[in-house]
Amino acid sequence: MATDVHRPVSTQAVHVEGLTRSFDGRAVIDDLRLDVRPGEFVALLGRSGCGKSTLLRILAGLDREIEGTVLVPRRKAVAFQAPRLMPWKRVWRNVLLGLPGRPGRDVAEQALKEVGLDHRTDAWPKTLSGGEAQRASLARALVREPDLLLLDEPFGALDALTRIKAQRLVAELWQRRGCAVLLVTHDVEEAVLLADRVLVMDGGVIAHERRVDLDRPRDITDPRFAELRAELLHRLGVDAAAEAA
Ligand SMILES: Nc1ncnc2c1ncn2[C@@H]1O[C@H](COP(=O)(O)OP(=O)(O)OP(=O)(O)O)[C@@H](O)[C@H]1O
Repeated sequence: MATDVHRPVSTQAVHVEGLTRSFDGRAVIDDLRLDVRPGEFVALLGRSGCGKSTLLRILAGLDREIEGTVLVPRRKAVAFQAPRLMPWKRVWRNVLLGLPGRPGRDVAEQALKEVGLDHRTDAWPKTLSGGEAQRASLARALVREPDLLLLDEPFGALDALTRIKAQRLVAELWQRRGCAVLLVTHDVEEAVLLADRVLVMDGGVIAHERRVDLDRPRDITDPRFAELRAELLHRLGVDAAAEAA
């Protein structure tokens, strides 16, 4: 059934064509097409249950029960809403988990430094705050030196202030690393704040896409920011005026 192809591509960071994924005979993803350029930051919005996480898992190579073509770089990494740290391993060992070869502690330390968590290198996961655990999870993604970073609601469980800091961190990391990012989020503002391009998934396909041509760092008080936000909310079937009330 599957014509799953995971191999490096030079022209696109992601190339997906004719992708279909069904559960119990129901196509959640239905002949979907998607391209992401190398170094591009793409945000993926869509109603709950529309298939965003399913698509991300397929791109991560975690779900191969598919039809269609999926081309992604070999070097890819994924971070989920739950940081998924092993409680019996110290932070730095969690960062190196599953890495090929025998990378040393210094490799983990370098990544932890990049996310501002090197002071917790030897900590146990249960002693980390939610924001710290999420940064450890990001460090674990970064040590893989990904050409494609897949983020599934990574800030969803954070309080508002920690979330803003985490968003800034991801923007910084993306600019420094130059990797392509695909961010699944429920937050329209977050999408407009971070992405070069925002996609709206509906009916098993990318139903709408919008380029965000605003200078960085983005100013949420810019009227064009509000316009884009309203347009995307409308696409999601939410009335912006009612939502703001
Ligand atoms: N392993 C599975 N078995 C059966 N159905 C599944 C499985 N995984 C996902 N689904 C179904 O596929 C649909 C899409 O799920 P998915 O998690 O991709 O949605 P989502 O857009 O990420 O939702 P949310 O925004 O709520 O996280 C849902 O109806 C879900 O119940």
